[in-house]
Amino acid sequence: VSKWSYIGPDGEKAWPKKYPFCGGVFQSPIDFHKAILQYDSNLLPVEFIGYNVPSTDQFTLINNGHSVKMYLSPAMFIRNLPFEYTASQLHLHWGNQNKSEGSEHTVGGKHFAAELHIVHYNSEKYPDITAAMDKADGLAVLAVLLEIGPFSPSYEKIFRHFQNVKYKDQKVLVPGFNIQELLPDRLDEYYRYKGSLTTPPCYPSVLWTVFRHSVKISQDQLLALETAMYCTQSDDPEPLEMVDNFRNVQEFHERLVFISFHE
Ligand SMILES: NS(=O)(=O)c1c(F)c(F)c(S(=O)(=O)CCO)c(N[C@H]2CCc3ccccc32)c1F
Ligand SMILES: [Zn+2]
Repeated sequence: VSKWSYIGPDGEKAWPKKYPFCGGVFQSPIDFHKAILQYDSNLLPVEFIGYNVPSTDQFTLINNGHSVKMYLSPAMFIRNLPFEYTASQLHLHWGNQNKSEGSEHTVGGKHFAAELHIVHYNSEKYPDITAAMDKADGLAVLAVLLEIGPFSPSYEKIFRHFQNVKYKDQKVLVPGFNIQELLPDRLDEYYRYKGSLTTPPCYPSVLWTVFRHSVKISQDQLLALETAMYCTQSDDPEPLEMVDNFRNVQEFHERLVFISFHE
């Protein structure tokens, strides 16, 4: 049973004991600051194929005790990265109702309110994500930084189901929609670096693409994300709120982050 958490004796400081890669190289997330950024004119806009999923399709949204994750369709993939990567799942990281600073990546030392991750695997080289997840060129994760602003009808297509996945292992079906609606404008402007899964087993197998521009969701939507879910099962006598499910930024020495935009 994957026994790790974001707080207490099984928190991130203890992860390397059971998951050695968590104490290894190329760990994520990181802070994006001027000294490590380098412009790269070869970075192309990310291309999305099959992201506009018809409402006749359904996605499974599940509370896995660490995050709320939504399985995606294998007909969804991205191009203009070193390989073609097929979508696997999306999930979120957030803070708590008193401190809405739950993004994993930070910019100039600043947290955003939350962060969306869309996990893909290298389907050119590997048959499925299980085969890909511990390979150096196995995964590609797209990250969207979320901050407070106007209500987002697109994010609401997921958030409206949170009351049905309050507890660990609960799941609900979400009608298909255009997942590209969850992404910011300017898909040509992003940070790119080689890193890792930000949860155990922390494999250094992720090509990260963090979009430069954030997406806005309302204060109420953020509060719903920060207060709806529990890490524990519905019958657990000691309920644990699912809050602050973000890893702290990792040391980033001798490495560069490539940017597709001029400052
Ligand atoms: N921030 S992140 O993008 O690094 C990241 C997560 F933060 C996260 F929570 C998960 S998970 O599957 O919900 C729980 C831990 O495996 C995954 N899941 C990945 C890791 C292992 C695996 C296997 C199959 C499908 C997805 C994943 C993940 F890639
Ligand atoms: Zn994540």
